[in-house]
Amino acid sequence: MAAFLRAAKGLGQAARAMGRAMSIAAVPERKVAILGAAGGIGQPLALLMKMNPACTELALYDIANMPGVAADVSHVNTRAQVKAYSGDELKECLSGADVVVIPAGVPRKPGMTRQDLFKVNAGIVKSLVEEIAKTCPTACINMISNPVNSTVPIAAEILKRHNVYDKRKLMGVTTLDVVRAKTFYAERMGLNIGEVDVPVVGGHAGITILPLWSQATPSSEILKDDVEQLTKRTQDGGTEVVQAKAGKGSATLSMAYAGALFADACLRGLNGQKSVIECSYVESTACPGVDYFSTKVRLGANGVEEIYPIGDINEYEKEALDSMVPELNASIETGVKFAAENK
Ligand SMILES: NC(=O)C1=CN([C@@H]2O[C@H](COP(=O)(O)OP(=O)(O)OC[C@H]3O[C@@H](n4cnc5c(N)ncnc54)[C@H](O)[C@@H]3O)[C@@H](O)[C@H]2O)C=CC1
Ligand SMILES: O=C([O-])CC(=O)C(=O)O
Repeated sequence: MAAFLRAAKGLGQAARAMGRAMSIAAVPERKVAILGAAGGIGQPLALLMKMNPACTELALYDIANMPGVAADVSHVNTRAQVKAYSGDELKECLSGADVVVIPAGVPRKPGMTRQDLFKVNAGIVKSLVEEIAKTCPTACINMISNPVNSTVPIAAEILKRHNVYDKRKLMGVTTLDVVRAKTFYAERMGLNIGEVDVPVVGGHAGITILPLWSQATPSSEILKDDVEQLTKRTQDGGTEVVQAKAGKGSATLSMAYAGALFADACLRGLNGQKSVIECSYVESTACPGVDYFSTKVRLGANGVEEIYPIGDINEYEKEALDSMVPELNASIETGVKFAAENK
């Protein structure tokens, strides 16, 4: 992110800084589509992607308020060409997309769980992925819409039905959990936040979010109380924001940051950069008995090129892992069942 924010000061400037031999044409053309782009997440995410020099075409789709937001973002003097799409223009928006980011759908209000969003968001995700399957089946899909634990399996079932499912291209965005874990860990331990890494495994809801403090770097002695407190705060990070916003939605700015980080990682992988590693919720065998699971993955020219195992974990983490499995499986099953019953 820091790299692309710096570079976003102007591609011309960046190209000059890299020497005259390096021309803008050396950056491959990449189209990013954002579905739900006029929403709380969609707007700042659109701005961040407009600032990313790896994005050359930014296609913004929403069912409401799209022209104004797109006109606004389009005035930012960076390379990406911005186009607005609404209503029946989804196909045009998706045509030729390399990365499709989906933050379309309703957010939580206080007292709701992410699973309570299923009824509305499952149908929205289904209709959007149906069009992706027809129009840009090889694009990397970054699923943000909640409940991610179910919307990713829904998307997979729809893509399978269209015979275009490639498990390397479908990714649930769990980056915000990692962003939060890093922030809370650095704060608590007094570490330099820029140097901190904390893998977060599992899914993206409550106890299915499992930060692995035993693998955090730089390593630090964490007292038992801290482990429980930091784990709970990371698991409840979304709820903390929902309560603070008191009925006005859920995390949007930190999510846009996290979504931009993950989309940027996908673009860097597609563009051939080596060792692009992020956590993501994907079809996986990392946790036996669970079909979709988030661990660190390596992103490359074909999307998810490698899924890393959970790795060594301590007793506390093993117990937490065991206790998340039934909830994660129930959410996956709900998504698969919805797709089967809604053809
Ligand atoms: N994966 C994660 O870590 C996170 C996920 N979320 C989820 O992201 C989703 C969006 O959140 P916000 O942006 O805050 O909500 P929002 O309500 O502010 O924006 C959603 C946007 O989606 C649009 N939309 C609805 N149906 C659509 C359709 N069929 N096609 C295109 N656009 C459509 C709406 O018009 C609206 O502009 C929610 O489901 C929320 O729970 C939120 C934060 C973190
Ligand atoms: O909590 C929510 O509803 C939104 C979300 O997924 C998060 O902030 O992690």
